[in-house]
Amino acid sequence: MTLFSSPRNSTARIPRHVRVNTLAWSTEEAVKSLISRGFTASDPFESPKGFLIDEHIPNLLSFSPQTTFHEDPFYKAGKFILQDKASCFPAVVLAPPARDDSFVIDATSAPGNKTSHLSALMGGKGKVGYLFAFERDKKRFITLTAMLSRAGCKNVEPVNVDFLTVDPLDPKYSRVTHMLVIHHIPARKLKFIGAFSLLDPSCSGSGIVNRLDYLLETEIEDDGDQEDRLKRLAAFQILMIKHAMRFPGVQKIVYSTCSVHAIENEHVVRETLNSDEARAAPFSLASPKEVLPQWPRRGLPDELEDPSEAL
Ligand SMILES: C[S@@+](CC[C@H](N)C(=O)[O-])C[C@H]1O[C@@H](n2cnc3c(N)ncnc32)[C@H](O)[C@@H]1O
Repeated sequence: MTLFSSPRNSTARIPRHVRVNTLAWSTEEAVKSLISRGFTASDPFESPKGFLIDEHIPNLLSFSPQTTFHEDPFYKAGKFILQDKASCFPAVVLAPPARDDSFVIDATSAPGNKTSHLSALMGGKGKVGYLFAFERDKKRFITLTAMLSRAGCKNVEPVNVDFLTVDPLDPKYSRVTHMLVIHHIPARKLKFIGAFSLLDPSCSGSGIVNRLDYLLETEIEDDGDQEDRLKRLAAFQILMIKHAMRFPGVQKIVYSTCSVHAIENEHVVRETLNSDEARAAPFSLASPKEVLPQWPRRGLPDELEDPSEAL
């Protein structure tokens, strides 16, 4: 029996994904508990009680789409995080080291699924790094702090601030080496010679197939012309990435979106890589060999400056 495989017909139907919060327990413990509750290690599309361990994302389980977890005791206790597979890629790609000297910025954090994922990747083995979680919206900041507390994230400092107003030369952030700039689905790693940071800014949300872990932002729900709206969002995303590139210690930036529009994805990456900020650092696009080599797709070849980057 193998637990590590994709459910059959996974392109046609989307399973319910649940990430095991390794700050609370191990995947092995979670699997044992699920089996003791009548779940079986089998294809969730064949059996409503079946579940599998995902083959690409460590500690991610897939269940039948009918399985609900909102009343589940493991979810309520923060042991399970309801998080789509697509939304798990950015933290795995950023992969900050689980060391005391690891400093990370999650530039756009609420509701905090990726923040708690990063926290688990950094601290799950008893080692801790330090993670600054920025969120500019007051209400969403409250959700973020509640979520981080339920997940037991001890190495995170949530900050209610607009990332664009944070001074890259502030000594407090001088040790940051990794950044996440988020926007969800197609996770792209930009190699910024410096620190770790995650960038997940506001996007059109056009690629969201399962709203389980996503809170829609009112700011992107306007009725304006679609093309203008996408242009505005792309301009904002470019600002965010270029700002991330100005932090002197940053070595690696992950930018991801929940959009299917090239204008918010490939075009943003292309423009930021051609910027003065990218040249000054310097930053370049990480190759598929460095980022999820087992994942076959890299963007839309026709939308890339160099179509071979898609291979
Ligand atoms: C797509 S959501 C992030 C989802 C989050 N990373 C997660 O996985 O749970 C984008 C968030 O970024 C926040 N945001 C947008 N622009 C920001 C800025 N300039 N500084 C800080 N937060 C910002 C929004 O309020 C929103 O909560």
